[in-house]
Amino acid sequence: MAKKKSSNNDFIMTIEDDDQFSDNMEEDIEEQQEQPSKKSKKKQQQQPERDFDHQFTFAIDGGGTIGIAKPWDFTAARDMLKQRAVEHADIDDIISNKRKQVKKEKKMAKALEQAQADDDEQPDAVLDDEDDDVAADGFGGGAKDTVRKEEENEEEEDSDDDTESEDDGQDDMVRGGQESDDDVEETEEERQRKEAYFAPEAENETQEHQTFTTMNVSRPILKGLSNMGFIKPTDIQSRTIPIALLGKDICGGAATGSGKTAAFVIPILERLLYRPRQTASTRVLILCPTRELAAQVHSVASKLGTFTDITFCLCVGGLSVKKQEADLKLKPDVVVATPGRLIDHLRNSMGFGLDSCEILVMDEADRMLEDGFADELGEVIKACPSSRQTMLFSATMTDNVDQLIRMSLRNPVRLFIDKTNQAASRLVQEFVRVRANREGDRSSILLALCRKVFKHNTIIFFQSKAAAHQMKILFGLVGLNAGELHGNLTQEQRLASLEQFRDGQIDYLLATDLAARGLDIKGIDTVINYNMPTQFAQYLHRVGRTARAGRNGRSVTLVGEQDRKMLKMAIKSAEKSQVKNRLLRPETVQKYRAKIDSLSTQIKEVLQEEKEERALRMAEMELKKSENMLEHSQEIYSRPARTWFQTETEKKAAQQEKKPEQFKKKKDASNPNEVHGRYDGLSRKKRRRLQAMDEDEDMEKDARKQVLAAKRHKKSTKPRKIKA
Ligand SMILES: Nc1ncnc2c1ncn2[C@@H]1O[C@H](COP(=O)(O)OP(=O)(O)OP(=O)(O)O)[C@@H](O)[C@H]1O
Repeated sequence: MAKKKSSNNDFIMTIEDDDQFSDNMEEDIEEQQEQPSKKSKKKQQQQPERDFDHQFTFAIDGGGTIGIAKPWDFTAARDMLKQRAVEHADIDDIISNKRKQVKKEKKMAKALEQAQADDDEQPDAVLDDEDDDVAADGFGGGAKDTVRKEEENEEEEDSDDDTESEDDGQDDMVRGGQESDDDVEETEEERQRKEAYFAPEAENETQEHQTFTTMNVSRPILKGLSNMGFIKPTDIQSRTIPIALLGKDICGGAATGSGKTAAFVIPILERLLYRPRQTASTRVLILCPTRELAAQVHSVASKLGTFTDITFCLCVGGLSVKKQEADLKLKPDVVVATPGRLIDHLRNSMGFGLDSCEILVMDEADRMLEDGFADELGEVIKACPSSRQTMLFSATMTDNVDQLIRMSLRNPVRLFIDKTNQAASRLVQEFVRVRANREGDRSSILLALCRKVFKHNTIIFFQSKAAAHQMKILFGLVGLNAGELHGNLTQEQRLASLEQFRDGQIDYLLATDLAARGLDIKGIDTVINYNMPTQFAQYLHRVGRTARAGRNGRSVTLVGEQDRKMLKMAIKSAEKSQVKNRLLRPETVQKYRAKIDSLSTQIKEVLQEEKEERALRMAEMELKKSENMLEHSQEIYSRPARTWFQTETEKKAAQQEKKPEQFKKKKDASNPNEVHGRYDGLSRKKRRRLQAMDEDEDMEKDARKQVLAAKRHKKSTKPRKIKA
């Protein structure tokens, strides 16, 4: 067995800078990373010593021991979930029914063939769950000659199986049209500006701390740390905590999974232990770019603060505003929020403000400084006192003075651990070449990788919500256990997917960049990039979902011709021995393409059924809403109207304004009288909501008219009083 493994290793090769993807490379698929079967995995989970992490070793990049307690959960978020109005058939039900149907058809076809006694004919492999033939068809076998022959006969690309429409570009976090990060030489002028802006280098230096005890951390927090299994501080923690305790502004950068969350949470808790307790007030605000990340940070902070009297509140979109309003009224010490919902509360929740905010933290700060968040951030900063302490953190932290000035930092201390813009040291980065004329093979490559090599604990990133969803259907139809995570799901579905993935109930999480930053899911072995992201920082965050806290991990990226620049950056920033080229045999890819082609009708049918189901659900929801409006109209209309910082249209207009001239949407010059409709420029979701509200209002008016008409009618039929 061991021998076999070592021979397979030969097929994974280190990419040299000058030999990337040479054209005559043989193609095969590597099996060395055989993952444990589900059965043995389950068995392992049942063993009492599961709490011990046998993989653990101290890493140079600051990994420590892994906590015994579950590091985080969605308890707070789940408590705030809104009631779902109407139950509906799940996409999993639709896929499962379709799968049963396909299996039945396949069985019938087989029976028919047998009846015809056509022994030589191979049955069409529509669904092949066991997939034994994949193993037999030469994964890992020497395929040099065959490949060469095949390459000579290579047919013209047929991209008809390319079901992945990557062009909707609607993702919350997917941004187009931006320049990819590049090595930009720092000018002397910029260097001098930085010198003047940041605190002197001498202030960055702190004594080396081997334990938390030497850092003046109080007992209740030490207890919280030990409860989480944190014994030794990671590098970013031992550098940050002493400086943050002094109240200085910090601009911190360290690799993904190196413990930045605790690096800012510990000094916050420590400082809060000494707060005056006469009157409650919100003293700390932690901002995160996504709801799930905020929920995670909230959970980690609450767990670290278990043995203190510090109170926490989670304020993110998608969860009940009312519950959050009630929590904010109690003036929690720490608020963890996403910017949009926080501003909503600042504007509309009576009595909530940030006047007493003493510490502002921005997790994934470089993301928050980008367009889309910048205006909201300005609004939040305006609401905080200027005397506050500000701390910014990210694995791809910028030290660009122009960007940081917007945060009104005061002489921040720059704490960058090792080289920034580098992946975790224990990450093996693999790349699979997708030739220019074979872009349509991406799905087949992915399916081959997942069926044969990466069988569990794998997160797969897609460029669009539609692509992630279509892959979910395809995975379901071939019997792969997958969940999705993107902005088209309800908050409840988003939380459920993450929990199922965390608990090993699903093997694959099909996600957009919504899950790229900050999420810390223990045990992710592999990250697959279906597409190379357009920004290098984004690549680092995605692959950073694995190889965390001193663990090993692997990323596999499908690289097209257009991604050469990004590939070069990845290779340049990594240790040579950590970069590999993964090869797949063309016949394997072809086999999976045939499989996908054979399922194209079923995929369309599932999508159609889902569409019909959604339409039905919408109709039911609207009916329910109208009933509610009629029943509770007085109460609804008596509520004070909520105000918004920016409507979706204003937000878009602001973004448009900031775009370079060539990317701006042009007005139709031939039509000077162009008039904007009420729903113009709104997202589909907003438009539907607005339309529904308008319809509700119309119905309400109609109902009122009817009541008035009935009253008038009653009055007119009353016998008139007889005058005396
Ligand atoms: N001192 C420590 N000892 C052991 N484990 C730790 C320690 N500090 C943090 N960890 C663990 O390391 C993992 C990564 O931590 P965290 O999520 O804070 O990383 P991060 O640097 O914020 O990553 P990202 O850049 O992806 O957001 C978590 O599972 C956390 O529990």
